[in-house]
Amino acid sequence: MGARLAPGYLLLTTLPPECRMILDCRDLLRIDDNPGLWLDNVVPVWVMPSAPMSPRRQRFLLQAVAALRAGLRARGSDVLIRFGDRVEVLTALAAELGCGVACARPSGVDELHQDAQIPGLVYFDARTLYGADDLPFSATPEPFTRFRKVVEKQLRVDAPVDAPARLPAIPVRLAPGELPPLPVVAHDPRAYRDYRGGEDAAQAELAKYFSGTRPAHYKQTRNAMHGCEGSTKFSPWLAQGSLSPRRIWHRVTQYEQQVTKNDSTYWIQFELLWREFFQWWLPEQSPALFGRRELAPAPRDFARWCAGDTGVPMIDANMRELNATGYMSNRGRQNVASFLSKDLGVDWRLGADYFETHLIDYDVASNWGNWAYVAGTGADPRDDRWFNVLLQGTRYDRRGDYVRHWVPGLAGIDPGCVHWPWRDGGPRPIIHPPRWNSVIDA
Ligand SMILES: Cc1cc2nc3c(=O)[nH]c(=O)nc-3n(C[C@H](O)[C@H](O)[C@H](O)COP(=O)(O)OP(=O)(O)OC[C@H]3O[C@@H](n4cnc5c(N)ncnc54)[C@H](O)[C@@H]3O)c2cc1C
Repeated sequence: MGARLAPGYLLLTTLPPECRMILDCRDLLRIDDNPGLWLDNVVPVWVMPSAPMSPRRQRFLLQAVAALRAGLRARGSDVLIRFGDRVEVLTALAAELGCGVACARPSGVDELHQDAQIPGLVYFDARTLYGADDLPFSATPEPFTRFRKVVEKQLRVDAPVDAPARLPAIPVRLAPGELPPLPVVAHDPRAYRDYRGGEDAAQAELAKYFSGTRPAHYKQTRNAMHGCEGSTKFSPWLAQGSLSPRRIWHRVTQYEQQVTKNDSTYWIQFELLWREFFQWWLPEQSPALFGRRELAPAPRDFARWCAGDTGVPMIDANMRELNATGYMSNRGRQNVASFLSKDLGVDWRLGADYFETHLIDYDVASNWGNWAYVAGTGADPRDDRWFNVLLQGTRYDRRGDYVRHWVPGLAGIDPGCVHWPWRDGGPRPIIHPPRWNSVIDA
């Protein structure tokens, strides 16, 4: 405000413009650690995505937008809800308000292409631990271990930025827009827990996790499939951007300073680095990764894999959990992905696509990067990675509690055969690789 005014006069040019920046809230549904909200006179906007998603995933997402709206309204702002083609919506709004568009840097190729069509769009980094300008390389080092060693040695994770206490009001002539009704989703009694989308739920989750002893045992428990206490279960909120990876990182460090520091607390940050790796790696690799081939029509085996009807308990239990809850453990994901691509020989992209529709923690980089990795076309230094799903069952579900929970037909099967029930009169699986025999006969 440079001009000196006589009392009672208002010089219009000294008033701030009604909007300096539109903040596109795609995949950034939070107020905490959101640098976009610190921009001058920001107008937050959320455009409903058009990608196919299960009602459960959509419900989880809409809950987060509703929570964001409540949080912004409590601070004097709002989020405009819009429908239609994202590029057209944002371009038209920017032209109407005469301002630019900012959003958190995405890691998906489609998103980057889309953004390139929005005039003047600028990025900031809020979905990753590091900022693009801080990375000490121009191409992401491969494999993951090389990446990890470089960033652990050369970079620090910035402290998260606090939530602003007040925000400027949205120009009154802009209609806020209403959210669609939440899809009704039946609660499956087998689900280990319910997930509610949004920042308030995410913060409650964070506080609960670090108030107990789970972080100190993470490394020993993280591979559990049965129950929901093994790993952090932060991924659903991380994926929708209602929880900041930098916030988690610093919460781990605080736990290390105040409670205990051990290989488990290190391993939580180690896993966040896996996420980080894929966020930077995927956009560089995508054209080659997705290939030029058209997807072949899905074979019948694929439908049985989706339904959890392969006759292999380790696969069926995990797929049924995914279908009933929108979540599956990392151990489960590795096994079902290996089984589909390596045992059934189905194009891995069909599986990745199925996950995209159903996972409530769907994240473009983590999903497509991990699928490519397990299928053997990604950033894996080994070219012979194959999961013996029977062996994995005996290792990570020794007593069969997990498979019995999701596959009721196993109740009467001899406990020694719970991972290969066909040896105890159960139906034969859709495939039987010879290498399984060494596990069954061991
Ligand atoms: C085929 C396949 C598909 C996957 N698809 C997704 C996906 O769409 N979205 C997603 O968030 N994760 C995905 N993952 C990674 C991993 O399975 C999940 O992040 C993890 O199971 C989430 O549970 P959690 O939060 O309890 O993880 P924790 O074990 O508690 O880990 C803490 C955090 O570290 C990150 N992380 C852990 N493992 C990985 C990994 N392998 N790759 C990337 N980040 C990781 C996640 O952000 C996670 O929330 C996939 C893995 C595979 C094998």
